Amino acid sequence: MIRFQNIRKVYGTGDHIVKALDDVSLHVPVGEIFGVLGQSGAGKSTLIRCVNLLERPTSGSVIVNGQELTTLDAAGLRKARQQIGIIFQHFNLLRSRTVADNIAFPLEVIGQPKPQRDKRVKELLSLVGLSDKASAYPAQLSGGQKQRVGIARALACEPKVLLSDEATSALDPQTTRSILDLLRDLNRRLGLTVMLITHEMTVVKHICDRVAVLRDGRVIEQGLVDDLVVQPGSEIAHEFFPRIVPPQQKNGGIFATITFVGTAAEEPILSSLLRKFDVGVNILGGGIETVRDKRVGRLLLELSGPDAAAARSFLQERTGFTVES
Ligand SMILES: Nc1ncnc2c1ncn2[C@@H]1O[C@H](COP(=O)(O)OP(=O)(O)OP(=O)(O)O)[C@@H](O)[C@H]1O
Repeated sequence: MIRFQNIRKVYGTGDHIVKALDDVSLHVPVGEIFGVLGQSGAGKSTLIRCVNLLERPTSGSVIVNGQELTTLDAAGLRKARQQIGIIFQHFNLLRSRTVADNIAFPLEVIGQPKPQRDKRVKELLSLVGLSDKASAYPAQLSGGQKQRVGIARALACEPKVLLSDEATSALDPQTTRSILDLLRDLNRRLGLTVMLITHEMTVVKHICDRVAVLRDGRVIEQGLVDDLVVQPGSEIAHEFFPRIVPPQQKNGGIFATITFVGTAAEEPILSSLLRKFDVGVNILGGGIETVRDKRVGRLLLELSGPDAAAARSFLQERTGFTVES
């Protein structure tokens, strides 16, 4: 649905240039929620603004829904942008307009007649759970309600893609969760492709199917969250689970960091290990997280005794377990 090919964005000239994006290539498949995770200054805002060409890349191509955007003329780009909704960290609502009139705004811009507009606004208010707030003004709403208005407005022209520019960063954890749930719900019900930028791991953990990690304008890792979380050495896995450093002294044992996912997390794996092998198991650290609807865990074990190596091989062979030495 969205394809970035070798995108570069350079700000400034001469000695004063900043490479905000450096050879970024990524693909957001139809119907997925794709997160771009990065610290402040990594290039996230620049990247998301390149999707609808609010920011024009210095080089590279931006393809949305099969259309190369960088070669379109102004009219073509205006039309293409109707397929791309966007929501913002600070909501960007018009203070002097009611909730209903904020949502109607993009429909007015494209010249939709009032009766259709009113009907569509009603549908959108219901979609985001704000039917009782049609006549309220933004100042009378909570942050979460404001973002719901932002979402309804972004969806007014029935876009295929929704971009989210740190949409939950100004919200408390509980409201963040409800907005993320709404985005996931809209993604499923409408088949909406969502691309979001965030500096918060919780956002990735809660709703993203796929993630790209951006650092200093470069994508240093990308893939399905489910795959990355069990991949040895992955940045995402390290973000989910604090690094567990094995102690210097091995006490004659061998170390194994095991990551388990989904149903494997419910298996009583350590008791199976102790039953099957002549092995001592010392848990040196670890944690369990919920990633979307799945449980994922990571443990650093020290295995000792005559069957230590066989016990580690046993773990390695189990589906749902990844073992690092
Ligand atoms: N209009 C601009 N002119 C010059 N430099 C810019 C401009 N916009 C962004 N930059 C620079 O580009 C780099 C990436 O900025 P960008 O805002 O995309 O990062 P970010 O990851 O979104 O950061 P934040 O989370 O703090 O918004 C930074 O070094 C920034 O200073």
